[in-house]
Amino acid sequence: MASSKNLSRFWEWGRKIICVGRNYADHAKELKNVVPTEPVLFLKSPSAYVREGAPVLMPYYSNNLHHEVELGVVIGKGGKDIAQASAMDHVEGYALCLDMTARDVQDQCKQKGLPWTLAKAFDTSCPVSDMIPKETIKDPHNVKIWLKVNDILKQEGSTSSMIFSIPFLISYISRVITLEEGDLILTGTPKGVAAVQEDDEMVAGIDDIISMRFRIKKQV
Ligand SMILES: CC(=O)CC(=O)C(=O)O
Ligand SMILES: [Mg+2]
Repeated sequence: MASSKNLSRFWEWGRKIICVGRNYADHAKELKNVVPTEPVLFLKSPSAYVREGAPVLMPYYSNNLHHEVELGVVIGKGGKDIAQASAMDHVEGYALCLDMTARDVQDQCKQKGLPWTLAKAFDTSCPVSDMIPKETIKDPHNVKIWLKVNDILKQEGSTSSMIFSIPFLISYISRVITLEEGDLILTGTPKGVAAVQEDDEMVAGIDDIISMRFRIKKQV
């Protein structure tokens, strides 16, 4: 590790949350989006982080909040123009993440050609687990990520289905945005995204390595 600070609490660093969209063909298709030939990137604010024990808030301006379960990659060593061959040296660990999305707002933004900030970057839009040490996940391209709402399985997909691999994404992103230690990359969601309602309980996991639960509440 490159730092004396404790990256195991990466969410306290206030660093960038860089999200990759449409990285699973099955999810791109379920939303009738074109399967991309280059990564689709967007950002979340560090105030999007929320931890188990606190609620995920439905923004006051949305009536269609969706869950998206994703594998997160925690950057341990920053860099610019990182080569794919050395990209994994920049990874400190992984995290289970949700990319909570105000889908109705995102649809309106798409129609108007506006950015997705209101749909994707609001406070509590990024529930995260503890950091999973890099050594615990031997092959990040072969784990199952899953999510249940009120005990009903909604999403289950293997990271082997990602269109763009983690080394490719780190290299691609670092050509555009300098990566810093404590940054988090969300690698996209598989199919099965759906709406949640007030008081629903979401439980998500990576295989049987880690799980986390969050309750939905309305923003007041
Ligand atoms: C259409 C989306 O919201 C893209 C996204 O976030 C994804 O994970 O895919
Ligand atoms: Mg997403």
